[in-house]
Amino acid sequence: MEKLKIAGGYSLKGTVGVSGAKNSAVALIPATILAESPVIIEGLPDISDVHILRALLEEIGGKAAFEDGEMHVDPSTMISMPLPNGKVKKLRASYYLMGAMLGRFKKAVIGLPGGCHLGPRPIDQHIKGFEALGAQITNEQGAIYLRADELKGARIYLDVVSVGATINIMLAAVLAKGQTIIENAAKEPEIIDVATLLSSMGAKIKGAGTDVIRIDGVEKLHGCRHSIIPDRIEAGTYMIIGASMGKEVIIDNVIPLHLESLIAKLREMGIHVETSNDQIMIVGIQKELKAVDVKTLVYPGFPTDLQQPMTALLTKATGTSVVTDTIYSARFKHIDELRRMNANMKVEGRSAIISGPSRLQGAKVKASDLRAGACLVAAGLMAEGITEITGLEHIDRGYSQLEEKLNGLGATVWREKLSEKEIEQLQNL
Ligand SMILES: CC(=O)N[C@H]1[C@@H](OP(=O)(O)OP(=O)(O)OC[C@H]2O[C@@H](n3ccc(=O)[nH]c3=O)[C@H](O)[C@@H]2O)O[C@H](CO)[C@@H](O)[C@@H]1O
Ligand SMILES: C=C(OP(=O)(O)O)C(=O)O
Repeated sequence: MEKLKIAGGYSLKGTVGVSGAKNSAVALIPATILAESPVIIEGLPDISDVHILRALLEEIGGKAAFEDGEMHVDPSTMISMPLPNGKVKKLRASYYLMGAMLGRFKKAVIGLPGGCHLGPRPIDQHIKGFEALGAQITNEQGAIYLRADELKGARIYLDVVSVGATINIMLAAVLAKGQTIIENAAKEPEIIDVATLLSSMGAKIKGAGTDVIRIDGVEKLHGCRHSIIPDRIEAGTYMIIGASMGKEVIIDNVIPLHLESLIAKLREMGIHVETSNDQIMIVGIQKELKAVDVKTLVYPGFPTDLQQPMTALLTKATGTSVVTDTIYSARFKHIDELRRMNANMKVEGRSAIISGPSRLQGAKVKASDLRAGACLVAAGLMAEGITEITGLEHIDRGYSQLEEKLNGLGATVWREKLSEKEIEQLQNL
Protein backbone atom coordinates (compact mmCIF):
# COMPACT_ATOMS: atom_id res chain seq x y z
CA MET A 1 0.00 0.00 0.00
CA GLU A 2 1.16 3.50 -0.81
CA LYS A 3 0.49 7.12 0.08
CA LEU A 4 0.79 10.21 -2.09
CA LYS A 5 2.90 13.04 -0.72
CA ILE A 6 2.55 16.61 -1.92
CA ALA A 7 4.80 19.53 -1.00
CA GLY A 8 2.23 22.26 -1.48
CA GLY A 9 2.04 26.01 -1.83
CA TYR A 10 4.05 26.40 -5.05
CA SER A 11 2.67 27.95 -8.21
CA LEU A 12 2.28 25.81 -11.31
CA LYS A 13 2.95 26.55 -14.97
CA GLY A 14 3.01 24.62 -18.23
CA THR A 15 0.96 22.25 -20.34
CA VAL A 16 -0.81 19.10 -19.23
CA GLY A 17 -2.19 16.52 -21.67
CA VAL A 18 -5.58 14.96 -20.99
CA SER A 19 -6.05 11.17 -21.31
CA GLY A 20 -8.97 9.29 -22.80
CA ALA A 21 -12.25 9.49 -20.89
CA LYS A 22 -12.67 6.98 -18.06
CA ASN A 23 -16.45 6.95 -18.34
CA SER A 24 -16.24 6.24 -22.08
CA ALA A 25 -13.46 3.67 -21.72
CA VAL A 26 -15.42 1.63 -19.21
CA ALA A 27 -18.34 1.33 -21.65
CA LEU A 28 -16.33 0.99 -24.88
CA ILE A 29 -14.41 -2.03 -23.55
CA PRO A 30 -17.54 -4.08 -22.66
CA ALA A 31 -19.12 -2.95 -25.98
CA THR A 32 -16.44 -4.94 -27.85
CA ILE A 33 -18.16 -8.14 -26.62
CA LEU A 34 -20.92 -7.45 -29.17
CA ALA A 35 -18.64 -7.73 -32.23
CA GLU A 36 -17.83 -10.90 -34.15
CA SER A 37 -14.33 -9.76 -35.17
CA PRO A 38 -11.48 -7.76 -33.56
CA VAL A 39 -12.03 -4.24 -32.23
CA ILE A 40 -9.21 -1.78 -31.56
CA ILE A 41 -9.74 1.15 -29.20
CA GLU A 42 -7.05 3.83 -29.14
CA GLY A 43 -6.29 6.54 -26.57
CA LEU A 44 -7.45 4.60 -23.49
CA PRO A 45 -6.32 5.93 -20.10
CA ASP A 46 -3.86 3.89 -18.02
CA ILE A 47 -6.18 3.47 -15.01
CA SER A 48 -7.19 0.49 -12.89
CA ASP A 49 -10.79 0.40 -14.21
CA VAL A 50 -9.39 -0.23 -17.73
CA HIS A 51 -6.99 -2.94 -16.53
CA ILE A 52 -9.74 -4.73 -14.60
CA LEU A 53 -12.15 -4.68 -17.57
CA ARG A 54 -9.42 -6.03 -19.83
CA ALA A 55 -8.91 -8.92 -17.40
CA LEU A 56 -12.68 -9.51 -17.27
CA LEU A 57 -12.80 -9.84 -21.09
CA GLU A 58 -10.17 -12.56 -20.76
CA GLU A 59 -12.13 -14.26 -17.96
CA ILE A 60 -14.99 -14.77 -20.41
CA GLY A 61 -12.63 -16.31 -22.97
CA GLY A 62 -11.73 -13.30 -25.12
CA LYS A 63 -8.28 -12.06 -26.08
CA ALA A 64 -7.51 -8.52 -24.96
CA ALA A 65 -4.09 -6.85 -25.13
CA PHE A 66 -3.45 -3.34 -23.79
CA GLU A 67 -0.30 -1.41 -24.66
CA ASP A 68 0.48 2.29 -25.13
CA GLY A 69 -3.15 3.26 -24.67
CA GLU A 70 -4.37 0.86 -27.37
CA MET A 71 -6.54 -2.15 -26.63
CA HIS A 72 -6.89 -4.96 -29.17
CA VAL A 73 -9.87 -7.17 -28.40
CA ASP A 74 -10.70 -10.39 -30.19
CA PRO A 75 -14.22 -11.22 -28.98
CA SER A 76 -14.75 -14.23 -31.27
CA THR A 77 -13.90 -16.84 -28.60
CA MET A 78 -15.90 -15.28 -25.75
CA ILE A 79 -18.55 -17.29 -23.90
CA SER A 80 -21.16 -16.28 -21.34
CA MET A 81 -19.08 -17.20 -18.31
CA PRO A 82 -20.73 -16.21 -14.98
CA LEU A 83 -18.95 -13.33 -13.22
CA PRO A 84 -20.70 -13.28 -9.86
CA ASN A 85 -17.93 -11.83 -7.66
CA GLY A 86 -14.31 -10.78 -7.65
CA LYS A 87 -13.22 -8.13 -10.13
CA VAL A 88 -16.75 -6.91 -10.97
CA LYS A 89 -17.00 -5.46 -7.46
CA LYS A 90 -13.91 -3.29 -7.92
CA LEU A 91 -15.61 -0.83 -10.27
CA ARG A 92 -19.00 0.64 -11.05
CA ALA A 93 -18.98 0.11 -14.77
CA SER A 94 -18.89 -3.68 -14.60
CA TYR A 95 -22.67 -3.23 -14.95
CA TYR A 96 -22.04 -2.72 -18.71
CA LEU A 97 -21.13 -6.41 -18.91
CA MET A 98 -24.84 -7.07 -18.27
CA GLY A 99 -26.06 -5.17 -21.36
CA ALA A 100 -23.24 -6.38 -23.61
CA MET A 101 -23.42 -10.06 -22.60
CA LEU A 102 -27.22 -10.08 -22.67
CA GLY A 103 -27.05 -8.53 -26.16
CA ARG A 104 -24.59 -11.08 -27.53
CA PHE A 105 -25.36 -14.30 -25.60
CA LYS A 106 -28.95 -13.61 -24.41
CA LYS A 107 -27.78 -14.62 -20.94
CA ALA A 108 -25.40 -13.38 -18.26
CA VAL A 109 -24.64 -13.67 -14.55
CA ILE A 110 -22.92 -10.58 -13.19
CA GLY A 111 -22.25 -9.56 -9.58
CA LEU A 112 -23.65 -6.24 -8.39
CA PRO A 113 -21.16 -3.46 -9.22
CA GLY A 114 -18.78 -1.59 -6.90
CA GLY A 115 -17.47 1.91 -7.58
CA CYS A 116 -17.56 5.06 -5.48
CA HIS A 117 -19.89 5.15 -2.45
CA LEU A 118 -21.80 8.37 -2.97
CA GLY A 119 -25.16 7.47 -1.43
CA PRO A 120 -27.63 4.99 -2.96
CA ARG A 121 -26.76 3.97 -6.53
CA PRO A 122 -29.57 1.64 -7.64
CA ILE A 123 -29.67 0.01 -11.08
CA ASP A 124 -33.46 -0.29 -11.31
CA GLN A 125 -33.58 1.69 -14.58
CA HIS A 126 -31.05 -0.67 -16.21
CA ILE A 127 -33.20 -3.65 -15.11
CA LYS A 128 -36.40 -1.94 -16.29
CA GLY A 129 -34.81 -1.47 -19.72
CA PHE A 130 -33.58 -5.07 -20.01
CA GLU A 131 -37.00 -6.38 -18.95
CA ALA A 132 -38.73 -4.19 -21.54
CA LEU A 133 -36.48 -5.83 -24.17
CA GLY A 134 -37.73 -9.26 -23.04
CA ALA A 135 -35.17 -10.40 -20.46
CA GLN A 136 -36.09 -12.25 -17.27
CA ILE A 137 -33.99 -11.00 -14.38
CA THR A 138 -33.44 -12.25 -10.86
CA ASN A 139 -31.13 -11.18 -8.09
CA GLU A 140 -29.60 -14.16 -6.30
CA GLN A 141 -27.18 -13.54 -3.45
CA GLY A 142 -25.84 -10.31 -4.86
CA ALA A 143 -25.55 -11.47 -8.47
CA ILE A 144 -27.92 -10.48 -11.26
CA TYR A 145 -29.09 -13.37 -13.49
CA LEU A 146 -30.27 -12.20 -16.94
CA ARG A 147 -31.80 -14.48 -19.58
CA ALA A 148 -33.89 -13.96 -22.73
CA ASP A 149 -35.16 -16.34 -25.43
CA GLU A 150 -34.88 -13.37 -27.74
CA LEU A 151 -34.56 -9.62 -27.31
CA LYS A 152 -37.21 -7.46 -28.97
CA GLY A 153 -37.05 -3.70 -29.42
CA ALA A 154 -39.26 -1.64 -27.08
CA ARG A 155 -40.10 1.93 -26.10
CA ILE A 156 -38.41 2.65 -22.75
CA TYR A 157 -38.97 5.81 -20.74
CA LEU A 158 -36.29 6.32 -18.07
CA ASP A 159 -37.82 7.56 -14.80
CA VAL A 160 -34.42 8.92 -13.79
CA VAL A 161 -31.92 10.41 -16.26
CA SER A 162 -29.14 7.84 -15.97
CA VAL A 163 -25.86 7.63 -17.89
CA GLY A 164 -25.39 3.96 -17.01
CA ALA A 165 -28.95 2.90 -17.85
CA THR A 166 -28.90 4.78 -21.18
CA ILE A 167 -25.66 3.10 -22.29
CA ASN A 168 -26.60 -0.33 -20.91
CA ILE A 169 -29.92 -0.34 -22.78
CA MET A 170 -28.13 0.74 -25.97
CA LEU A 171 -25.72 -2.19 -25.55
CA ALA A 172 -28.56 -4.68 -25.10
CA ALA A 173 -30.70 -3.21 -27.89
CA VAL A 174 -28.26 -3.04 -30.84
CA LEU A 175 -28.69 -6.77 -31.57
CA ALA A 176 -32.40 -6.95 -30.57
CA LYS A 177 -35.13 -7.51 -33.18
CA GLY A 178 -36.83 -4.30 -34.29
CA GLN A 179 -36.70 -0.75 -32.96
CA THR A 180 -35.88 0.42 -29.44
CA ILE A 181 -36.62 3.98 -28.37
CA ILE A 182 -35.03 5.31 -25.16
CA GLU A 183 -36.89 8.37 -23.91
CA ASN A 184 -35.57 10.75 -21.23
CA ALA A 185 -32.11 9.42 -22.10
CA ALA A 186 -28.96 10.95 -20.61
CA LYS A 187 -27.00 13.25 -22.98
CA GLU A 188 -23.41 13.02 -21.68
CA PRO A 189 -20.63 13.12 -24.32
CA GLU A 190 -19.60 9.59 -23.30
CA ILE A 191 -22.97 8.31 -24.58
CA ILE A 192 -22.22 9.77 -28.01
CA ASP A 193 -18.77 8.16 -27.91
CA VAL A 194 -20.24 4.72 -27.20
CA ALA A 195 -22.85 5.21 -29.95
CA THR A 196 -20.04 6.17 -32.35
CA LEU A 197 -18.17 2.92 -31.60
CA LEU A 198 -21.34 0.83 -31.94
CA SER A 199 -22.18 2.55 -35.25
CA SER A 200 -18.67 1.82 -36.55
CA MET A 201 -19.35 -1.82 -35.59
CA GLY A 202 -22.47 -1.74 -37.81
CA ALA A 203 -25.20 -0.72 -35.33
CA LYS A 204 -27.99 1.66 -36.34
CA ILE A 205 -28.35 4.37 -33.69
CA LYS A 206 -29.86 7.84 -34.03
CA GLY A 207 -30.17 10.63 -31.49
CA ALA A 208 -27.31 9.84 -29.08
CA GLY A 209 -26.60 13.10 -27.24
CA THR A 210 -30.29 14.06 -27.23
CA ASP A 211 -32.95 12.80 -24.85
CA VAL A 212 -34.51 10.42 -27.39
CA ILE A 213 -32.32 7.64 -28.81
CA ARG A 214 -33.61 5.33 -31.56
CA ILE A 215 -31.91 2.00 -32.20
CA ASP A 216 -32.79 -0.31 -35.08
CA GLY A 217 -31.55 -3.76 -34.22
CA VAL A 218 -29.16 -5.50 -36.65
CA GLU A 219 -28.28 -9.20 -37.08
CA LYS A 220 -24.61 -8.90 -36.25
CA LEU A 221 -21.80 -6.46 -35.54
CA HIS A 222 -18.23 -6.46 -36.83
CA GLY A 223 -14.85 -5.21 -35.65
CA CYS A 224 -13.50 -1.69 -36.20
CA ARG A 225 -10.99 0.87 -34.90
CA HIS A 226 -12.19 3.61 -32.55
CA SER A 227 -10.48 6.63 -31.01
CA ILE A 228 -11.82 7.64 -27.57
CA ILE A 229 -12.84 11.18 -26.56
CA PRO A 230 -10.75 13.13 -24.00
CA ASP A 231 -11.69 12.92 -20.31
CA ARG A 232 -13.67 16.06 -19.46
CA ILE A 233 -13.52 15.28 -15.73
CA GLU A 234 -9.74 14.85 -15.72
CA ALA A 235 -9.47 18.04 -17.80
CA GLY A 236 -11.78 19.84 -15.35
CA THR A 237 -9.66 18.65 -12.41
CA TYR A 238 -6.53 20.18 -13.98
CA MET A 239 -8.48 23.37 -14.77
CA ILE A 240 -9.40 23.65 -11.08
CA ILE A 241 -5.79 22.97 -10.06
CA GLY A 242 -4.61 25.58 -12.58
CA ALA A 243 -7.19 28.06 -11.29
CA SER A 244 -5.99 27.61 -7.70
CA MET A 245 -2.21 27.49 -8.18
CA GLY A 246 -1.46 28.21 -11.82
CA LYS A 247 0.44 31.15 -13.23
CA GLU A 248 -0.57 29.89 -16.64
CA VAL A 249 -1.72 26.31 -17.17
CA ILE A 250 -2.67 24.96 -20.60
CA ILE A 251 -4.91 21.90 -20.72
CA ASP A 252 -4.22 20.09 -23.99
CA ASN A 253 -6.40 17.52 -25.80
CA VAL A 254 -9.74 18.74 -24.52
CA ILE A 255 -13.12 19.54 -26.03
CA PRO A 256 -13.99 22.96 -24.51
CA LEU A 257 -17.70 22.50 -25.34
CA HIS A 258 -17.79 19.59 -22.86
CA LEU A 259 -16.65 21.91 -20.06
CA GLU A 260 -18.84 24.97 -20.58
CA SER A 261 -20.45 24.75 -17.12
CA LEU A 262 -17.05 24.72 -15.38
CA ILE A 263 -15.62 27.45 -17.63
CA ALA A 264 -18.62 29.67 -16.79
CA LYS A 265 -18.20 29.06 -13.02
CA LEU A 266 -14.47 29.79 -13.08
CA ARG A 267 -15.10 33.03 -14.98
CA GLU A 268 -17.83 33.95 -12.48
CA MET A 269 -15.20 33.55 -9.73
CA GLY A 270 -12.92 35.97 -11.56
CA ILE A 271 -10.52 33.49 -13.16
CA HIS A 272 -9.26 34.20 -16.65
CA VAL A 273 -10.04 31.27 -18.99
CA GLU A 274 -9.29 31.15 -22.72
CA THR A 275 -10.33 28.38 -25.10
CA SER A 276 -9.21 27.29 -28.57
CA ASN A 277 -10.05 24.18 -30.64
CA ASP A 278 -8.56 21.58 -28.35
CA GLN A 279 -6.95 23.56 -25.55
CA ILE A 280 -8.06 25.52 -22.50
CA MET A 281 -5.74 28.06 -20.89
CA ILE A 282 -6.23 29.01 -17.26
CA VAL A 283 -4.54 32.03 -15.81
CA GLY A 284 -4.82 31.50 -12.05
CA ILE A 285 -5.44 33.96 -9.29
CA GLN A 286 -4.69 37.57 -10.26
CA LYS A 287 -7.03 39.17 -7.71
CA GLU A 288 -9.47 38.22 -4.98
CA LEU A 289 -11.69 35.30 -6.03
CA LYS A 290 -15.45 35.62 -5.66
CA ALA A 291 -17.50 33.03 -3.78
CA VAL A 292 -20.06 31.32 -6.04
CA ASP A 293 -22.87 28.82 -5.66
CA VAL A 294 -22.64 25.55 -7.59
CA LYS A 295 -25.43 23.06 -8.26
CA THR A 296 -24.65 19.73 -9.94
CA LEU A 297 -26.98 18.67 -12.72
CA VAL A 298 -27.09 16.17 -15.56
CA TYR A 299 -25.11 17.19 -18.68
CA PRO A 300 -24.74 19.96 -19.83
CA GLY A 301 -25.13 21.13 -16.22
CA PHE A 302 -22.25 21.25 -13.75
CA PRO A 303 -20.93 17.65 -13.41
CA THR A 304 -21.23 15.97 -10.02
CA ASP A 305 -17.80 14.42 -10.71
CA LEU A 306 -16.24 17.92 -10.45
CA GLN A 307 -18.20 18.99 -7.38
CA GLN A 308 -15.62 17.64 -4.92
CA PRO A 309 -12.50 19.17 -6.58
CA MET A 310 -14.43 22.46 -6.90
CA THR A 311 -14.91 22.68 -3.11
CA ALA A 312 -11.10 22.76 -2.70
CA LEU A 313 -10.85 25.80 -5.00
CA LEU A 314 -13.74 27.55 -3.24
CA THR A 315 -11.74 27.63 0.02
CA LYS A 316 -9.74 30.41 -1.72
CA ALA A 317 -12.79 32.52 -2.55
CA THR A 318 -13.90 35.43 -0.40
CA GLY A 319 -17.38 35.00 1.06
CA THR A 320 -19.75 32.06 1.36
CA SER A 321 -20.16 29.47 -1.41
CA VAL A 322 -22.92 26.86 -1.39
CA VAL A 323 -22.26 23.65 -3.35
CA THR A 324 -25.34 21.47 -3.81
CA ASP A 325 -25.22 17.96 -5.26
CA THR A 326 -28.59 17.10 -6.80
CA ILE A 327 -27.31 13.79 -8.23
CA TYR A 328 -25.82 12.06 -5.16
CA SER A 329 -27.06 12.56 -1.60
CA ALA A 330 -23.82 11.67 0.19
CA ARG A 331 -20.98 12.92 -1.97
CA PHE A 332 -19.42 14.94 0.82
CA LYS A 333 -16.96 12.62 2.55
CA HIS A 334 -14.16 14.93 1.44
CA ILE A 335 -15.45 17.80 3.58
CA ASP A 336 -14.16 16.40 6.90
CA GLU A 337 -10.78 15.83 5.30
CA LEU A 338 -10.63 19.41 3.97
CA ARG A 339 -11.47 20.61 7.47
CA ARG A 340 -8.40 18.76 8.76
CA MET A 341 -6.51 20.97 6.32
CA ASN A 342 -7.96 24.11 7.94
CA ALA A 343 -10.87 24.70 5.56
CA ASN A 344 -13.91 26.42 7.03
CA MET A 345 -16.84 24.40 5.74
CA LYS A 346 -19.78 22.26 6.82
CA VAL A 347 -22.38 19.97 5.27
CA GLU A 348 -26.09 20.78 5.49
CA GLY A 349 -28.34 18.24 3.80
CA ARG A 350 -27.22 17.96 0.18
CA SER A 351 -25.05 21.08 0.33
CA ALA A 352 -21.55 22.00 1.44
CA ILE A 353 -21.24 25.52 2.79
CA ILE A 354 -17.78 26.99 2.40
CA SER A 355 -16.61 30.20 4.05
CA GLY A 356 -13.44 31.65 2.66
CA PRO A 357 -10.77 32.50 2.15
CA SER A 358 -8.84 29.93 4.23
CA ARG A 359 -5.12 29.21 4.23
CA LEU A 360 -4.98 25.45 3.82
CA GLN A 361 -2.37 23.54 5.81
CA GLY A 362 -0.81 20.21 4.84
CA ALA A 363 -2.24 17.23 6.78
CA LYS A 364 -2.65 13.45 6.72
CA VAL A 365 -5.91 12.76 4.90
CA LYS A 366 -7.74 9.82 3.32
CA ALA A 367 -9.47 9.64 -0.05
CA SER A 368 -12.85 7.94 0.50
CA ASP A 369 -13.63 7.83 -3.23
CA LEU A 370 -12.20 8.85 -6.60
CA ARG A 371 -13.13 12.54 -6.77
CA ALA A 372 -12.65 13.01 -3.01
CA GLY A 373 -9.09 11.96 -3.88
CA ALA A 374 -8.89 14.52 -6.70
CA CYS A 375 -10.18 17.18 -4.32
CA LEU A 376 -7.51 16.32 -1.73
CA VAL A 377 -4.79 16.42 -4.39
CA ALA A 378 -5.95 19.93 -5.42
CA ALA A 379 -6.07 20.95 -1.74
CA GLY A 380 -2.61 19.48 -1.10
CA LEU A 381 -1.15 21.55 -3.95
CA MET A 382 -2.74 24.67 -2.45
CA ALA A 383 -1.76 23.95 1.18
CA GLU A 384 1.35 25.09 3.00
CA GLY A 385 3.59 22.16 3.95
CA ILE A 386 3.31 18.46 3.28
CA THR A 387 0.02 16.65 2.63
CA GLU A 388 -0.14 12.86 2.78
CA ILE A 389 -3.04 11.15 1.03
CA THR A 390 -4.01 7.50 1.52
CA GLY A 391 -6.78 5.60 -0.28
CA LEU A 392 -4.87 5.80 -3.57
CA GLU A 393 -6.76 2.80 -4.99
CA HIS A 394 -9.67 5.21 -5.54
CA ILE A 395 -7.55 7.87 -7.28
CA ASP A 396 -5.93 5.21 -9.48
CA ARG A 397 -9.38 4.27 -10.84
CA GLY A 398 -9.54 7.55 -12.73
CA TYR A 399 -6.28 9.51 -13.08
CA SER A 400 -3.66 8.31 -15.54
CA GLN A 401 -0.04 9.26 -14.71
CA LEU A 402 -1.10 11.66 -11.97
CA GLU A 403 2.33 12.38 -10.46
CA GLU A 404 4.02 12.69 -13.86
CA LYS A 405 1.40 15.16 -15.05
CA LEU A 406 1.50 17.29 -11.87
CA ASN A 407 5.30 17.26 -11.65
CA GLY A 408 5.36 18.32 -15.33
CA LEU A 409 3.58 21.50 -14.20
CA GLY A 410 6.25 22.12 -11.55
CA ALA A 411 4.56 20.44 -8.58
CA THR A 412 6.40 18.20 -6.10
CA VAL A 413 4.35 15.03 -5.76
CA TRP A 414 5.58 11.51 -5.05
CA ARG A 415 4.46 8.10 -3.75
CA GLU A 416 5.84 6.32 -0.71
CA LYS A 417 5.17 2.87 0.68
CA LEU A 418 3.09 2.84 3.87
CA SER A 419 4.83 1.42 6.94
CA GLU A 420 3.27 -1.60 8.67
CA LYS A 421 2.15 0.67 11.50
CA GLU A 422 0.41 3.02 9.05
CA ILE A 423 -1.35 0.09 7.35
CA GLU A 424 -2.54 -1.16 10.75
CA GLN A 425 -3.80 2.33 11.67
CA LEU A 426 -5.72 2.60 8.38
CA GLN A 427 -7.30 -0.83 8.85
CA ASN A 428 -8.50 0.18 12.32
CA LEU A 429 -10.22 3.36 11.05
C1 LIG B 1 -18.97 4.72 -14.93
C2 LIG B 1 -19.69 6.01 -15.08
O1 LIG B 1 -20.00 6.46 -16.16
N1 LIG B 1 -19.92 6.67 -13.96
C3 LIG B 1 -20.60 7.94 -14.02
C4 LIG B 1 -22.08 7.69 -14.17
O2 LIG B 1 -22.47 6.87 -13.06
P1 LIG B 1 -23.86 6.14 -13.12
O3 LIG B 1 -24.14 5.69 -14.51
O4 LIG B 1 -23.84 5.11 -12.06
O5 LIG B 1 -24.82 7.31 -12.75
P2 LIG B 1 -26.29 7.57 -13.24
O6 LIG B 1 -26.31 8.62 -14.29
O7 LIG B 1 -26.91 6.26 -13.55
O8 LIG B 1 -26.95 8.12 -11.90
C5 LIG B 1 -27.60 9.37 -11.83
C6 LIG B 1 -28.62 9.34 -10.71
O9 LIG B 1 -29.65 8.41 -11.05
C7 LIG B 1 -29.85 7.48 -10.01
N2 LIG B 1 -30.18 6.18 -10.64
C8 LIG B 1 -29.37 5.68 -11.60
C9 LIG B 1 -29.65 4.49 -12.22
C10 LIG B 1 -30.81 3.78 -11.83
O10 LIG B 1 -31.13 2.70 -12.35
N3 LIG B 1 -31.60 4.31 -10.86
C11 LIG B 1 -31.32 5.49 -10.24
O11 LIG B 1 -32.05 5.95 -9.37
C12 LIG B 1 -28.50 7.44 -9.26
O12 LIG B 1 -28.67 6.99 -7.93
C13 LIG B 1 -28.07 8.89 -9.36
O13 LIG B 1 -28.71 9.65 -8.35
O14 LIG B 1 -22.77 8.93 -14.15
C14 LIG B 1 -22.63 9.66 -12.92
C15 LIG B 1 -23.49 10.90 -13.02
O15 LIG B 1 -23.02 11.75 -13.99
C16 LIG B 1 -21.16 9.97 -12.67
O16 LIG B 1 -21.04 10.52 -11.39
C17 LIG B 1 -20.30 8.75 -12.76
O17 LIG B 1 -18.95 9.12 -12.82
C1 LIG C 1 -18.32 8.31 -9.57
C2 LIG C 1 -17.36 8.07 -10.44
O1 LIG C 1 -17.04 6.87 -10.94
P1 LIG C 1 -17.84 5.47 -10.86
O2 LIG C 1 -19.23 5.72 -11.37
O3 LIG C 1 -17.05 4.64 -11.79
O4 LIG C 1 -17.82 5.03 -9.44
C3 LIG C 1 -16.50 9.15 -10.99
O5 LIG C 1 -15.86 8.92 -12.04
O6 LIG C 1 -16.43 10.22 -10.38
